[in-house]
Amino acid sequence: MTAQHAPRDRHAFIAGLPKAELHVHHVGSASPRIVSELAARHPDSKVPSDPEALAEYFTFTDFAHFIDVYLSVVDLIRTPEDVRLLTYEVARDLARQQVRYAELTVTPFSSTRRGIDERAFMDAIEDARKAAEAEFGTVLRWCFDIPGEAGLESAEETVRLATDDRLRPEGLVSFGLGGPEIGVPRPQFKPYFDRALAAGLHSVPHAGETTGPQTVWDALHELRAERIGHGTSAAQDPRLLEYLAEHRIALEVCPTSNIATRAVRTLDEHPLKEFVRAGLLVTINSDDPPMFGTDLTNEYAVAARLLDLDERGIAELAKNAVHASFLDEAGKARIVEEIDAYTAQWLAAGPQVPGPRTP
Ligand SMILES: O=C(O)c1cccc(C(=O)CC[C@H]2O[C@@H](n3cnc4c(=O)[nH]cnc43)[C@H](O)[C@@H]2O)c1
Ligand SMILES: [Zn+2]
Repeated sequence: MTAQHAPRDRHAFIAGLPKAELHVHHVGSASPRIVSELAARHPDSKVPSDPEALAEYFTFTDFAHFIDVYLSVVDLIRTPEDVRLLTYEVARDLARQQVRYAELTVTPFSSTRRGIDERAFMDAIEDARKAAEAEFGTVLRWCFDIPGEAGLESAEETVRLATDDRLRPEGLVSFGLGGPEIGVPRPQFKPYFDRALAAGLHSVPHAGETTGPQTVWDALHELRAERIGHGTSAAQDPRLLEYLAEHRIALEVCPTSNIATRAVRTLDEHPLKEFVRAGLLVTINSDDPPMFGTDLTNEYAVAARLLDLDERGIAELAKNAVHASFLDEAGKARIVEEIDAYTAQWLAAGPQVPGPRTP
């Protein structure tokens, strides 16, 4: 598949394309405006409120540095109203990019341990989810993730919040594992994933982002992963690639994130093309977009360049995310239809139509 239009047209095509986002973090999606507002509200924080200083603050030396900075932003979210505002604004940013459906990774442990009441936390995210769906038409679902480096206490708390019928939010669909991988072996989280899966949640741990393919194998065998967050190092193991392709385990690829955290040296060295060549179900995602100076539209543009895709190829990539999502079949069919109609109209009429919906 070769690109027919100039990159600018391709960008416009992607901007208006209906999309699904499967790997994006709640706090990591806080826009510079929200971060600045919260930083100004809490001057004891080391997070700068000036946008230029903030851009500099969001330049990372390595993955550990990224997590330090990430946690300093987590520290700014102190009340249920902060949680609601953040969630609603994240949904608005997604809707502006024509994201019809997103699974947002939320780390409730980080908020409850900082003193936010658990009931109020759940109400805040659910309230924002419902408002976003009604006002923007963007459907949000939650993935609750264990911040692995915080230890088994965080795993216990996360699975409790995810499976207690009095607390578990209606929008919760999956259970994840995030944070650093080095020194945080995946198998220790098996009992917590077993409980989450028994309660009907899907398994979507991060694996192979900063460690080798064995971490991906562990996620598959011990945590019964149905999709893998990143999975970058799977490219080093041909048997693993075969397994992922055969079992249709989707990878949630986040190219710019991998460069920003220095997990991969350059975009041209990113294994995305090898994944596609190996027949994997590849999805494109933004991870922590403002922190990495990106958004989902840009991630698709990066992927289109790396894979040399035309509009039809880009639309196929967008459909991969819908197929790999935990949306019901009718919901999937609706978005796929929208993608097909948009693409057909674009190809028939050229880049001037249709106009994207902007909230
Ligand atoms: O909240 C705490 O107090 C706490 C204490 C110790 C460790 C942690 C974490 O490790 C939090 C990590 C946090 O990072 C999120 N995240 C965002 N982007 C990524 C990514 O690309 N790869 C892995 N994790 C990521 C994740 O959701 C964790 O919650 C917290
Ligand atoms: Zn992530």
